[in-house]
Amino acid sequence: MTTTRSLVVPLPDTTATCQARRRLDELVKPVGSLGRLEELAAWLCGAHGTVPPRPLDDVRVAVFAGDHGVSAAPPGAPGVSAYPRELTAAMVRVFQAGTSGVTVLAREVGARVRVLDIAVDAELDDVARDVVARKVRRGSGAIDVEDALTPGEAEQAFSVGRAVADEEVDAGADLLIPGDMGIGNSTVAAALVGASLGLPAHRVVGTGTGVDETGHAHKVAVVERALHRVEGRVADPFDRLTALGSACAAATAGFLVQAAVRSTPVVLDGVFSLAAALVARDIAPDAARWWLAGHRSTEPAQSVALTALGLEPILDLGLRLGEGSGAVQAVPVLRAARAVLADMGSLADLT
Ligand SMILES: O=C(O)c1ccc[n+]([C@@H]2O[C@H](COP(=O)([O-])O)[C@@H](O)[C@H]2O)c1
Ligand SMILES: Cc1cc2nc[nH]c2cc1C
Repeated sequence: MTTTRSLVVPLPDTTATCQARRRLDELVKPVGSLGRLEELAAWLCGAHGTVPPRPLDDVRVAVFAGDHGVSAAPPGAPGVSAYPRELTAAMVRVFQAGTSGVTVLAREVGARVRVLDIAVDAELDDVARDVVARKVRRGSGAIDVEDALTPGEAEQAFSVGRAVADEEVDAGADLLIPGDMGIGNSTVAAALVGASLGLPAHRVVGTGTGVDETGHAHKVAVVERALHRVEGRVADPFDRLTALGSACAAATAGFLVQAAVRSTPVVLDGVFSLAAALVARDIAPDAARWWLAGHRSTEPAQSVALTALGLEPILDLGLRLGEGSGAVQAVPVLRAARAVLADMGSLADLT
């Protein structure tokens, strides 16, 4: 496959991790008393190959925006989302204006946010050229009745995600965060997680933006039909992105893999980024060693994906916004973990 031929994922530096653990035990505190912070500090040392790790000064969020065939419900019929699909395009403008949830939260921690129209079902003539320059297509096929993408579109979107990660790393990123914006994202994410882990629809479908009981039952039926439709032909991760994903899911997977190729740590976000991460791990298994989980979302598919990836989220605040908003809130915790190793004194110096 041309898209993955150049994928060589370096491994984090385990010597630096071990050195960090030894140093943590020498610091002026009871051994292990900083709990999870110590694990995170050692993990960052492995990612940066230094003790202490580098400061996390340059944190960058890439928000992949796009629509889905499953969100195009006829008027009056139950939909998969509590909001209309037009919200995706409207939110791209909000991101651009700098007033989205993730933008405000990112500002608090000094992170940058970039939004990319990968598959929004609108011509966004009024937004900045660099926002729309990577468009792969408008929307996607409705996964309960047809494939989301053509194989070529899945590869193209994966390459776009890789290129975005390259651009952010070349611009100096110390840490990358995948963000998502797309009405219907939680349905597609549930289908990808169900197919990746062999779980039935009712185990992975949640309420997303807040559908009621009827909406939830409709979502479960959509994901059931989608999983049934593709049964036996989505073992390959690119086939899964093609059949059940979207251009944004493929772009996010490419972004996650390329961050690892470039030895750049990633903080995963909500259900869409976790679904993409499961697929990305099947494309490049070692890439998962470069990822942390920022938070636990309320979506069941995000929780089962966290478990499957062996990730313990840093925060658990009942978040369900997506956009990268949970991951950016974990950044101060990571900076605190680094500060421990960089600035604490040693037990040996006690007088
Ligand atoms: O990541 C999450 O935990 C999450 C949970 C529910 C909703 N979202 C956001 O809401 C949108 C998807 O919700 P829905 O109901 O339209 O599938 C999409 O833009 C996501 O970023 C995100
Ligand atoms: C307003 C709004 C903002 C969002 N951000 C991510 N998903 C979203 C869905 C809606 C509806």
